[in-house]
Amino acid sequence: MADITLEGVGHSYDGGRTHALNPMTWTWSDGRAYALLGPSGCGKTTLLNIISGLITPSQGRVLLGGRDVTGLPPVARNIAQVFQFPVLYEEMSVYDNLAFPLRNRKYPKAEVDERVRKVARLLGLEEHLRRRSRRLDPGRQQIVSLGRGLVRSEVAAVLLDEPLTVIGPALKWTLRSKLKEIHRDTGHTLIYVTHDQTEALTFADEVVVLKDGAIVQSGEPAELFLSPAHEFVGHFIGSPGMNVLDAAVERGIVRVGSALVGRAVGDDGALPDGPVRLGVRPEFVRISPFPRSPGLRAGVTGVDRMGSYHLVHARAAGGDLVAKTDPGEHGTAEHLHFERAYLFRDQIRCGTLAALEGSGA
Ligand SMILES: Nc1ncnc2c1ncn2[C@@H]1O[C@H](COP(=O)(O)OP(=O)(O)OP(=O)(O)O)[C@@H](O)[C@H]1O
Repeated sequence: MADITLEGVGHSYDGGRTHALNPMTWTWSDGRAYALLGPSGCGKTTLLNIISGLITPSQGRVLLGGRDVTGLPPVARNIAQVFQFPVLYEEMSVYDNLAFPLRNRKYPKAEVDERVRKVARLLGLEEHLRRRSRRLDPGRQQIVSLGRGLVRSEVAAVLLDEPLTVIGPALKWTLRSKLKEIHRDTGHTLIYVTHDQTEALTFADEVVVLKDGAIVQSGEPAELFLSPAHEFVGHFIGSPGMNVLDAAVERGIVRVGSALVGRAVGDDGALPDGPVRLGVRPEFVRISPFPRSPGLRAGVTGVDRMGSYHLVHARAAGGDLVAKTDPGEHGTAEHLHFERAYLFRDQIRCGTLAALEGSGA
């Protein structure tokens, strides 16, 4: 097992006119469980296939434990890959499908049996081991594919490309926690591609967010939620996503229209005057009967009752916002208080919003 390093790796499918993946330098640390999260077409599969060797990048080098493997085919990389749809020998039994990657690498018979049974137990396949794979439903066939990806102990990494797409929602939860269990047991580096934030946040030690062929942020799930470094991360992670208002910094004060909403605290020293975007997650908007800085005057326009929480819709001078509140919190209040808000320029976070001095907040 080893770190996987991408050195200036980029890829174009059209001879350099456009880039599916912008040149990037990035290390996947040995033994970590990563989710690679991003919308359709952002380059997730391209990146995964470059790591496994199915695609040779148009530029840059792929290193496995410091060894340059850029020109090597998948079979020489010792990386297992699980695809969106089942890839199985349909005429073989489930047992033989699971055993195949091990027998291929001349594992001793007893170890083959031990590993096949262990993976089968973890994935709930024990009672199907003798069945022909083509007799299984597509969901179960995909679980066998997953098992084939996870059965080897010595792989450098297991790459999973939206592996639970064909699986029903209830079983998805179970399988995700099984994957975590298997990860704890084997210590493999896992890279799990998904466009589903819940899947990414519940599975991974570290979530890597990809947009338009570039990594915009990576971190632990809580970090992406509490401290989005890019406007896109604010939108894409969280439900509903981050509220965004057009704002401006003037001599250290943040304005939305004519309202003074708070004080700008730059991430790297004082923020120069000019337009910014103010981002605040619904979870950090409080509805208040009186002004409280940082915050904004607003009127409640509607409430969605979601059971354990309410989504309160409010209209402020700079636009509409949503607050996620405890049931009963909204009342007829006319002010929004922002417990945690961020400032963005050119989509990159440049600061946070603090209370106005002398506001008493
Ligand atoms: N074989 C190919 N030939 C030409 N363009 C391709 C090819 N494969 C992918 N692309 C393009 O490269 C970009 C990235 O695609 P990729 O499949 O890597 O994204 P993705 O994030 O995995 O998307 P999805 O979630 O829809 O699978 C897209 O614009 C896609 O249309």
